[in-house]
Amino acid sequence: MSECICDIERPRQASEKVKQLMSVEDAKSALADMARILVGRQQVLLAHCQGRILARDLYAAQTVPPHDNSAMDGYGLSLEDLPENRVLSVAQRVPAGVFPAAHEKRTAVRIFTGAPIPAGVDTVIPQEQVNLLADGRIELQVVPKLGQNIRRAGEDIQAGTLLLAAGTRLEAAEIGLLASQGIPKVETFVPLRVAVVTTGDELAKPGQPLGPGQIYDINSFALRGALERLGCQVTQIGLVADTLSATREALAQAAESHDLVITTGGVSVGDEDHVRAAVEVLGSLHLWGIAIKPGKPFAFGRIGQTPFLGLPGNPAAALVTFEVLAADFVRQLMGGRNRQVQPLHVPAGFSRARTNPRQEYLRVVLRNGEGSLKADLAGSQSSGVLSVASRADGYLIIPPHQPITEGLDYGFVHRDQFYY
Ligand SMILES: Nc1nc2c(c(=O)[nH]1)N[C@H]1C(S)=C(S)[C@@H](COP(=O)(O)OP(=O)(O)OC[C@H]3O[C@@H](n4cnc5c(N)ncnc54)[C@H](O)[C@@H]3O)O[C@H]1N2
Ligand code: MOO
Repeated sequence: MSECICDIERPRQASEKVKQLMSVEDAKSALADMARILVGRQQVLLAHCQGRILARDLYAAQTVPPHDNSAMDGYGLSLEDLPENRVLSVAQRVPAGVFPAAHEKRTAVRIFTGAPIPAGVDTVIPQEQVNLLADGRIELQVVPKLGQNIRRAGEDIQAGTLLLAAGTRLEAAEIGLLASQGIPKVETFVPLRVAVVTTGDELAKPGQPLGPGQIYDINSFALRGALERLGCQVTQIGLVADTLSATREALAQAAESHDLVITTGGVSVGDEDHVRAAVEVLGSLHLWGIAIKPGKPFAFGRIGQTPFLGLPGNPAAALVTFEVLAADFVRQLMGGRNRQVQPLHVPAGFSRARTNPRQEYLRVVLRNGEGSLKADLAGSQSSGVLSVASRADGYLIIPPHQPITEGLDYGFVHRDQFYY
C-alpha cells in the first residue's frame, strides 16, 4: 500500500521509463477514437428516466409558458389608465387556471401568481404595495413600472426550437423540460451492461471474515457506484484468483454477456498480474501504461469484440483512472457525449519543489482564502489511500515535471464534473 515513489528516488531510470508511457491527453483521444455506441434504444416513462441518455434530438411542441402570466399575487392594471390618486376599483378576480375576461379601463384585476394576464393589463403590482380601502377599492402605495411582474409567453421555451439534443443525460432539470411538453415517454439509450471483474488472492468479500494477509475488496464496490452514477447496469464478477487460467476464464465469460469489461488489479508487472496476458490471448491490448499519477498501469483493449479497460488495483488509482480516463469513454459507449471535462481556475494553496514525470491528479480540498478559492492537499497522496480521495473536493492537475508554486493556477476538476 505504499505510494509509488520510484520515480522520485531514482529519477534517471524513472524518466527513461516514463518516455514509454502515453500522455493523459493521448490516452483520452485514443479512447475517444475507439468509442462507438454499443447499446440499443428504448422508450422510457418520464417517471423512470433519471440518469438515462436521450437517444434523439427533441424539439419543443409547446411554448412555455403558453400565455403571459402574473409573477406575483397582486393586482393587474393598465398603467396609462392609472388616476392621479392611484385608487382603482377591482373589476374581476383571476386565479391560476382560468381564462380571464378582457380588462375594463380604469379598473384593477385581482390576480394570482401564474394566472393568465387579461387582454389590456400591462402591469402587475404585488399586494404588499396596495392599501385595501373600506369601500373595496385599492390604493397603490407606489407607481409601478410598466410591464413589471408579467412573465411573457415563450420566455422559457419557444415551440419549434431544440429542447434537448441527443446524447443529453436526463437529470432533474432535463426531466422537468420534458414534462413541460406534456410528453409521457421519451426515447433513451438502453443502459450499458458493464462487468467489473476483480482479481486478487488477497481479497475477501464483505460479510466474510478476513483470512491471514487478506483485505476487503474495495474497488468493485467503488466502481459499481461510479458506473451506476453514469447510468450503467453493473455486474460484479469475482473474486478471481491470481492465475492466468482463472483470469482468462472470467474475462471470456464477462465479455460474452456484457458491453464492456472493466478489471481492477493484476494489471502491473508482477508475477501475479495476469490481466494483460489474458487479454492478449483473448483479444488485443491497445494501450498499457499512461503518464498519470496515480494509475500508471491503466490498460485498454478488446476481449473478442468487447472493449476492455484495466484499472490498477490501488483504490485511489482505480478511482482516479476511472474518472479521468474511463468515464467519458463509458458515457460514449451508451450514447452520451464526450464531455472533455475542462479544468476550473483554482490556484494552489501550497508550494512543492518536487516534480513528477507523470501528470499528477492531486486529491485536494477547496478553502476560501483571501477572497478567492485555494486548493490544499487533502492528505496523503498514496494511491492506496482512499480516505483522502473521499474527503477531497476534486483534483489539482499538475503537468509532468512541474513544481508547484502557491498562488499559481494549474487547473482543478471537481469530482462531480466527471459524472454529469
Ligand atoms: N515493480 C513494479 N511494481 C509496481 C509498479 C511498477 O511499475 N513496477 N507499479 C505500481 C503501481 S504505480 C501501481 S498503481 C500498482 C498497480 O498494480 P496492479 O494494478 O497490478 O494491482 P495489484 O498489484 O493487483 O494491487 C495493487 C494494490 O491494490 C490492492 N488491491 C487490488 N485490488 C483491490 C481491490 N479490489 N480492493 C482493494 N484493494 C485492492 C492490492 O492489494 C495491492 O495493495 O502496482 C505497483 N507495483
Ligand atoms: O500507485 Mo500507481 O501511482 O497508482 O500509478
